[in-house]
Amino acid sequence: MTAPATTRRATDVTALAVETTPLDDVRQLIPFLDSRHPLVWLRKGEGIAGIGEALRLEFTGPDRIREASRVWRETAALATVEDAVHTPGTGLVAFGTFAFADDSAATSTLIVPEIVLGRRAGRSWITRIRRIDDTGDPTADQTTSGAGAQAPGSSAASRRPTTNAPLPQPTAFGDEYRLSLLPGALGGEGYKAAVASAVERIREHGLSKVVLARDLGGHLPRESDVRRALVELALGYPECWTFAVDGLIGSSPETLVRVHHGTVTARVLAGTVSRGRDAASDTAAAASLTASAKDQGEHRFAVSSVLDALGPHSADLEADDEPFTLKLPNLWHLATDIAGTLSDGSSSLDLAEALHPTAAVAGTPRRDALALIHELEPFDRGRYAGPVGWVGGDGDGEWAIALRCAQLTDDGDLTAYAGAGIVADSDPERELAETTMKFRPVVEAFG
Ligand SMILES: C=C(O[C@@H]1C=C(C(=O)O)C=C[C@H]1O)C(=O)O
Repeated sequence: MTAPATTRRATDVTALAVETTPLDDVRQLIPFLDSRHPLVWLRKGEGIAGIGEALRLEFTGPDRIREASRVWRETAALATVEDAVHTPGTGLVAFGTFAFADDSAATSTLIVPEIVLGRRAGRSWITRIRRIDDTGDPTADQTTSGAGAQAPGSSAASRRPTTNAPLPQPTAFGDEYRLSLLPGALGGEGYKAAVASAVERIREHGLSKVVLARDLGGHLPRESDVRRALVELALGYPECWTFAVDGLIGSSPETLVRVHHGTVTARVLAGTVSRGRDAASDTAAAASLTASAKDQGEHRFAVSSVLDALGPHSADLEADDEPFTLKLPNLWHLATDIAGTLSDGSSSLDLAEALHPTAAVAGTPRRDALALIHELEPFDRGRYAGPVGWVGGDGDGEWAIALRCAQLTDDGDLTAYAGAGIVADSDPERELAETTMKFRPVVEAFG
């Protein structure tokens, strides 16, 4: 595949009118979502839910994140925002998902919903967002998506959205369903062979680490309510970022980057072991992970790649010397939290661009690892392992690495991906078992 050279985007910037007002406590966001095209970002019961589409921007190619950042800055500069709540996720926001590879056939997209419902630190809110036409009138009945051209320059006074519109209502879930996910383009045996080839390549050619993934596929009947899977993910993995953006659905434990009021944070994961069957074997599993030179090595590559990428944007970046063990329902991970102050006014999208792809999902050195992924994985990763999250009008935002996820198409085809970091002493059978455990959230949510 050759990389598409250009990025598709709106030719003109769309003017948006945005208004956030407080709401009585909205305890459950998922029931408000579209059953087939949900837009959501949640952790520990807090987050944002999107309804409708006021604006969709699409990008492809090597500059997809950079272009998204640029167009988003222009869009935000032109928007008229009234925000009575002022907390992360209020005012203008776009949900986003980006393809992993420069030459992916998958589009990367920023979606501004018509309505955002949010909940954070005991406060709830609603944001209404409308496109403004070139006469300056908020187009109250305009619900179209697509990056259509809108002329800038309308007057701020005439851009006010309508505040007394009815509140969105939750809807009952559709029937329960069970979906089997079966091996896709790279089955278990194929995966082990790919891991063995990677190990050989690492030993012979000085490559340090490569992350290899495999895929599972299934079909979700048209009437299936995707919100059921989201509830399973959100309840089963409350410490993870549960997301649904443009059909990409999952629960990721890995924060690529968060920007909030001039601070930048990230959580690096690499190095994994399954949870034990009982308390004693579980404690032993965590201890073996901490003691594993292989996992610690893998982890160091991932931490260095994040420090190197964020270093130019933060003078006081700090990471703990030793990783801690992060407990998930299915796995233990080695984890390192990184924090610093932003020194150059970068947006969360700028930092996602600087970071992607980290060594946690590509490898080290990056270029060689990406070439080997291209050679050994017989599929396009799509948005798996790319940035997924949201960006606000001020550039702040939260982005996870899209892991433990599946992509749902409009036809109902569902493809899930999971990978593992391969180093010189990786064992194919164990890496296969690790990917099976990483599929668990998605397999159980849909199964
Ligand atoms: C690649 C995945 O996970 C990544 C790889 C890990 C590892 O190799 O130990 C751990 C967490 C993630 O950074 C995945 O879940 O698909």
